[in-house]
Amino acid sequence: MTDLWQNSMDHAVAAARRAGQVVQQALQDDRKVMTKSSSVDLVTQTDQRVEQLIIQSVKEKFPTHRFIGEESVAAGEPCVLTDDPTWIIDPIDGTTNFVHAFPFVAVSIGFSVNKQVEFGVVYSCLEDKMFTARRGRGAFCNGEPLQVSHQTDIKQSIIATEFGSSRDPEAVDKIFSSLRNVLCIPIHGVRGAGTAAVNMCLVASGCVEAYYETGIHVWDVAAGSLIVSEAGGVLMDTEGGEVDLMSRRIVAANNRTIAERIIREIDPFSPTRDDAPSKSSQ
Ligand SMILES: O=P(O)(O)O[C@H]1[C@H](O)[C@@H](O)[C@H](O)[C@H](O)[C@@H]1O
Ligand SMILES: [Mg+2]
Ligand SMILES: [Mg+2]
Repeated sequence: MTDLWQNSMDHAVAAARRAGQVVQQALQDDRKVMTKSSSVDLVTQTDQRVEQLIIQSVKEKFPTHRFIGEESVAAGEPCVLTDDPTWIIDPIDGTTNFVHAFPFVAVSIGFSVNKQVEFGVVYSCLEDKMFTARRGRGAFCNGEPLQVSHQTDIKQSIIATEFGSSRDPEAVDKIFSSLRNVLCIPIHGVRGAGTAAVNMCLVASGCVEAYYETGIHVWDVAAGSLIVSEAGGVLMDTEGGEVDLMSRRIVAANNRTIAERIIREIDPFSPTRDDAPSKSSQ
């Protein structure tokens, strides 16, 4: 059977690697920090430059494909997922880490057709780990197959999460009450790499049993979601049921038992959807 999207995936891997080199180089220089929706929602010229590098290279090779890119959306481009082949790009996942040289920074590229993610590429560039997944064909790190943890006992688990970039006191209260509930199950520990994409790759690698967060965007999780499911994991909404990548809520776990146990402890809330018609950048 011919593999329709293999050329695109090969291009994504090469583009992510080149982008990672630019990010690594930029860490040697002064990083001018700008802000987007709030004083803690950071962006740098490297985020913008890397996104343009990826988009331009794809346009040259696949002129009919569409894009949802974090920095393009911040600049006013629409965030709409159609049935067309669409590249969903987070040029630097972990910009706050990048600004502080905290060593977990990823380039994340998801590719969707008919609103289904066909492949995902996450390049954790400071670790030089290239995570890839192709729908139905497994997940890999630097070519080695990935498998989620087999743990079914939440009390023997490590859970990853993040505080996100909202400082709205009501949202922060929900985040803390969920975290308190999860921690006091009790679980072995809570971790967070500072990037949704890397957290999801940690689930896929079997290092943590689950990752959950509210407030993420489609570009944070499109690639990672396929990497988790192809490594044998599950994706759910924070209130249970199917995940919706535009809803800004996700639970990615090694199995349903762990996912559902965490969901019982999450105090849910609903930030403005990524595809809301009149949404300004959040
Ligand atoms: O803005 P970037 O692309 O660095 O991504 C986000 C992270 O991926 C979140 O998990 C995280 O919680 C933050 O919200 C962060 O903004
Ligand atoms: Mg991100
Ligand atoms: Mg980003």
